[in-house]
Amino acid sequence: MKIIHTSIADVKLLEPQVFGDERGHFFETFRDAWFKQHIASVDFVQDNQSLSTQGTLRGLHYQLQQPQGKLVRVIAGEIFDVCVDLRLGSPTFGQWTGQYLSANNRRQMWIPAGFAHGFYVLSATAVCHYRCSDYYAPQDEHSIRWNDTGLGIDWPKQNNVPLIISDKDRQAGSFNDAKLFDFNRLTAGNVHGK
Ligand SMILES: Cc1cn([C@H]2C[C@H](O)[C@@H](COP(=O)(O)OP(=O)(O)O[C@H]3O[C@@H](C)C(=O)[C@@H](O)[C@H]3O)O2)c(=O)[nH]c1=O
Repeated sequence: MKIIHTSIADVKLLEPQVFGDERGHFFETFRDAWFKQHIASVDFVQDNQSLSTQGTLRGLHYQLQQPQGKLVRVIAGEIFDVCVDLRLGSPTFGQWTGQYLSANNRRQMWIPAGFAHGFYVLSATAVCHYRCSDYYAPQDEHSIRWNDTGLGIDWPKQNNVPLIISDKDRQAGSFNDAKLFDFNRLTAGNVHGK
C-alpha cells in the first residue's frame, strides 16, 4: 500500500498495489497489521456501504462523544471526498482537504477521529464503502452545512446536475456554531473513551 500525504498531516491517501493478469486484477483493500503500523492504531468495528446518484452530497457529519475514524473507498464510480479538522488546538484546525476517490484510482482516504466527513458524487452512481472505528450513534450525530462560507470548501462543479441532499443535511448548522473536539484529548489516545 502506497501512502500519499495530504495538506492535513493526519489525513492520508492509501493506494493499493494491483496485480493484473489475463483474468483481471487483484488487490488487498485492508491489512490490519500494516494499517496499525503505518497509519493509526485503531480497530474498525463497523463497515458501511452506500449507493448514491450523481449530484448527491452526503455530509458533513461527525459524532462527538463516540468519534469515528473512517477509512473511505469507492467500489463503483467517483466521488469528491472531504474532511474538515474539528480538533480545537490542532495545527490544521478548521482546514479541509478534498480528494477524488474512484473505482479507477482505487484510492482510500483515512480520516481520523475529530473530523467532519462528507462527499459529492461525480459519476452516474457511486458505491462508497467505509470502515468506522466506532459504532453509529444517532443521538450523537452532528452535522455542518456543506457550503458553509467560513469553511469555503471548493466542491467540484457539474453543469446541469441538480444537487441531491437529505433534509437533515440541508438544515445543518454553521461551522461557527459547531461543537468541537479537544485535540489533546483525542491525541492522548482517549478517542473512544476506553
Ligand atoms: C450512518 C448510518 C445510518 N444508518 C441509517 C439511518 C438512516 O435511516 C439511514 C440513512 O442515514 P444517513 O442519512 O445518516 O446516511 P448518510 O447521510 O449516508 O450518513 C453518512 O454520511 C457519511 C458522509 C458519513 O461520514 C457517515 O458517517 C454517515 O454519517 O441509514 C444506520 O443504520 N447506520 C449508520 O451507520
